[in-house]
Amino acid sequence: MQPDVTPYDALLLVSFGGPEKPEDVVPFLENVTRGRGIPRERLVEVGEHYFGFGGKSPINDQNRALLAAIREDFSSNGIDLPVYWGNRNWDPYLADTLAEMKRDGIKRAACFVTSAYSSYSGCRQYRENLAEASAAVEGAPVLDRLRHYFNHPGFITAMVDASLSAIAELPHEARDDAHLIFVTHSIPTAMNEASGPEGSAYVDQHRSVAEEVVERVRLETGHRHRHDLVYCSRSGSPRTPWLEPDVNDHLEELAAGARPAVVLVPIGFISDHMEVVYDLDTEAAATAERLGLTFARAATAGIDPRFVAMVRDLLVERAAVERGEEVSRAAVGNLPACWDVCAAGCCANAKGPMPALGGRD
Ligand SMILES: CC1=C(CCC(=O)O)c2cc3nc(cc4[nH]c(cc5[nH]c(cc1n2)c(C)c5CCC(=O)O)c(CCC(=O)O)c4C)C(CCC(=O)O)=C3C
Ligand SMILES: [Fe+2]
Repeated sequence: MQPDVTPYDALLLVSFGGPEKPEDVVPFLENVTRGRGIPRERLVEVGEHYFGFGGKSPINDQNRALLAAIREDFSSNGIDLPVYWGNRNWDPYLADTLAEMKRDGIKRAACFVTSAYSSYSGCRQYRENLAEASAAVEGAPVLDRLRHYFNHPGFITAMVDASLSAIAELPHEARDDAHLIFVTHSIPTAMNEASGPEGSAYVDQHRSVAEEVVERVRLETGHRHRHDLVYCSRSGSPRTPWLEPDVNDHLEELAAGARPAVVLVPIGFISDHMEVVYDLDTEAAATAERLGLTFARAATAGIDPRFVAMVRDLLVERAAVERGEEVSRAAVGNLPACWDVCAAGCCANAKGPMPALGGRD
């Protein structure tokens, strides 16, 4: 039986965007940091990360691969729905994509955002971007943001298998005592305190994922690995507190103590973004090397077929909700499945309210 996706006539992949060539780097960084109070030195430093990779972020090719995989998955599962792509910070920009969707006669689209967790950056800011782009395109399709999916089995099982594969890359004798170091993007502590409807959703959701992955790895290997949640890519003013510890500081601490082998599990990123290829594979890998720690990095979800099928599941689930049907929402771990529509004040903007789609305010 073909899944019913009524009332949707399209899926929109909503992402961050990244530069494609060296000339794009500075304008891209200006887009990202407009009004965000990032010190100049930090921008120069991050610019160097991009230049070090030829001025090209991996993120756009990752999204092109995800688009192709979603189209393939839809067509092999009898879903005949066009899939579009629009970004917050780089071409294809959301407003251009909405204009294209309108020309194609699209009336109502479900939006899959490439951020699994609740925070201003990963939730409300995208909802503001969608509102702004819709306002700029008269007759733009109606847009529904699909729920956050950090605890969807399609994401968790991909991260469990990635962790098992990374553990298996370690020398045999180092595996059992290896630490699983779950890594995500640092955010200001104040942003975490405003995350989700009641605050701290960002940290709570990551802890839940880490715990669930550790437990599922134990069921496979028989070892409950020691683990920690750490952060990368801190930015902002040094005087503003951000979530800690930094991954490099954490490696220093482990090197001064038990010196376990370490497996970095980048649960905060759904594909190999710049933060993964630079902050983890370049910088943290160099730290581990300098400290003499045995090191492996688990893959991101990317286009793992279970992760791609999750996108379809979220679409089919939300379509049923919009038709007024009862649904069962897949979720694993200690937190329930996320809400479809954000509560008023969810992931508040520190600068004050702005129009945002998909919420009650
Ligand atoms: C929570 C979170 C996610 C995950 C959720 C999601 O996926 O959305 C994320 C994703 C990403 N962040 C990215 C890049 C950047 N983020 C920056 C700055 C910032 N990120 C923040 C948070 C997050 N960021 C914050 C609080 C800032 C400070 C400024 C502000 O308050 O907004 C800066 C400016 C320089 C710097 O400050 O480091 C850059 C260049 C890229 C593209 C990577 C690529 O090219 O592959 C991606 C996917
Ligand atoms: Fe970021």
